[in-house]
Amino acid sequence: FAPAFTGKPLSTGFSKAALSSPTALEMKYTVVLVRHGESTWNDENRFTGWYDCPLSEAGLKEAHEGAKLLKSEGYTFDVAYTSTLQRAIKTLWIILEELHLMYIPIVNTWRLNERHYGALQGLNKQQTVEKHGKEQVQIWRRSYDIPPPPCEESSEYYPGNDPMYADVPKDLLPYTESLKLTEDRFLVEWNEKMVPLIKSGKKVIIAAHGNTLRALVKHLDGISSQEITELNIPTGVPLVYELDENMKPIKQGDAIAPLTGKYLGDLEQVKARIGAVVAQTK
Ligand SMILES: O=C(O)[C@@H](CO)OP(=O)(O)O
Repeated sequence: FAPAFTGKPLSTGFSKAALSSPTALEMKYTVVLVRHGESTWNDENRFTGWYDCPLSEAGLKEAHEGAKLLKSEGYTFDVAYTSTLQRAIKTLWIILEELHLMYIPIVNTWRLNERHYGALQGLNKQQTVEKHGKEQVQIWRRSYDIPPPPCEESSEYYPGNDPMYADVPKDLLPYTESLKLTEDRFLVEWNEKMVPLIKSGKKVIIAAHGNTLRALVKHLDGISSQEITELNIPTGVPLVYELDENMKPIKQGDAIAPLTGKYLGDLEQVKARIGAVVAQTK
């Protein structure tokens, strides 16, 4: 594996003793987040959650574009993290292939899965607006701690009925999730596994989902429960965070507030993709 960290002296001319003091080094870790490209259910405008649909044709293209951006800017990784869902896994595979990194370890964990959308999974988002009203659907989609109605235990959408989750203790498997519940289960992986890995110097890429990445940036950037309701993550665009030794983000020049990480590529196109996520319910 590559050297332990990308820390560099603040300036030249430190004595050996000064260099060994923690304040003499500016530790900096790069972590890249990417939401999967458009999925077939994004395309059909259906609540997806833990449903395991593939990337759409447009989503495959987005993943390749994101991969090319990472390549052209010289990014490389030691370890990849993704969910158990093929839209995120495929996006990651496309990136790793483009970067000639198909040999690096990939960790697949349900803790990075999309937020479980409960009884809404499979429903068309716009038809749900027509039935329940825009305000109610906005609460289900973007409120911080109000989960959508739960799915039934007999439902095909209950993860306990899916062999993919046979090894996960049943009491951890959701019937529905708010963003807060998603954040809670994501942060277990982040704090216990990913942070030590990053601090050990491994360069990590995370290919995940709209709401798990909202949960992560909320945590990293200290975004309030109110402000996070307005934040949307575009599909297929790499989002680069530089973290200090305390895992606090260092604000990037091109960051779109309230994020401090920067999206790669054309910012107008990024904003258009964010707008497309918002426009799924009118
Ligand atoms: O349907 C979903 O699972 C998510 C992500 O596609 O949608 P939303 O942006 O409405 O939370």
